[in-house]
Amino acid sequence: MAFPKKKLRGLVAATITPMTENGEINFPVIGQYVDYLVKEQGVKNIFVNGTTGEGLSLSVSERRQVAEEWVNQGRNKLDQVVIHVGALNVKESQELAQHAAEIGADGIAVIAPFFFKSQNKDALISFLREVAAAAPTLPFYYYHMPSMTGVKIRAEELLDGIQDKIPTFQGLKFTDTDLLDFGQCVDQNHQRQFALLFGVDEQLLSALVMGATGAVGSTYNYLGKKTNQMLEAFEQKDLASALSYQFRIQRFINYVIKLGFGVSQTKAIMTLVSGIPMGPPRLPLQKATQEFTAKAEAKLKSLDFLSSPSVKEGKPL
Ligand SMILES: CC(=O)N[C@H](C=O)[C@@H](O)[C@H](O)[C@H](O)CO
Ligand SMILES: CC(=O)C(=O)O
Repeated sequence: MAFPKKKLRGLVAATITPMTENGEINFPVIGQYVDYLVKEQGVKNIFVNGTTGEGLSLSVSERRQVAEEWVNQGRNKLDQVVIHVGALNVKESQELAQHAAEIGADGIAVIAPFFFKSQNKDALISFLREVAAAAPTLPFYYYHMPSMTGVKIRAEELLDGIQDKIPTFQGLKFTDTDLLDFGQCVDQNHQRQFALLFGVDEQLLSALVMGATGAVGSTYNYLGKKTNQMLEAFEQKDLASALSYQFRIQRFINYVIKLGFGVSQTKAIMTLVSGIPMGPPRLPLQKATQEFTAKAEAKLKSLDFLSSPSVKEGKPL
């Protein structure tokens, strides 16, 4: 297959894995979730089984089923479905990579192993290469998230010469606030068709200025439309409007971060905004409190971010 395939650009929602109150995966709502993203949020790319999707809290068998359901439900509706296949051991990761190729996903992403950690670039590249080789037809993305993995190898350094080792390498999901590192990923790879996707939603505008080609994040599940307006303003070179969108988004994220914000809270917010039940998180995470949800709802309302029909109808949450 010729690389690059169609370039991944724009917003990519890091999907939540919906669960029932008993903690099992709620497969039947995934079709509805796809429609919600496309129709209500204008988001047509997804990143499955990542941080937000609790990919590392699911069994391999569950990860396969979740990936398959998103690919099936997204067919002819979504542009690209990228599956996160990172794991602590290369064999599971390879199994998931191969499976992603078999079901017709559009790409795979891999996070750095975070128990035994690669001490240098070569060791990390070797791991990534073994996984990428299990899906030689799929674009490969490195998922850079030093805050969670503790692997501090700079992305700029990792990208240097990476296509010689991993011919399917297509880009990066960069979840870090180091704009020097991100900027240098852009600056040193102009002639390559990499997708350089930023992963800190509250700082996306700065990354756009730096040359990000897209963004992967949890908030695009429910603030996709607002963020798309920011992207549009940026494209039109209307920086004042873009900044005003970014500030509104920041006011919300800043508020929930102060309350305590993670996957459980993202699930609660998405349930509230979309009306689709996302359920509780997997252990060891705690459920979001009712107090959190009420406060987040009030904040969303005050920022005019809430127009979900399910909320208007007053459905129980
Ligand atoms: C740590 C984390 O989960 N980061 C997400 C993506 O990588 C982001 O989408 C954040 O959830 C978002 O930027 C809010 O802080
Ligand atoms: C936020 C993100 O990109 C993830 O959930 O993996």
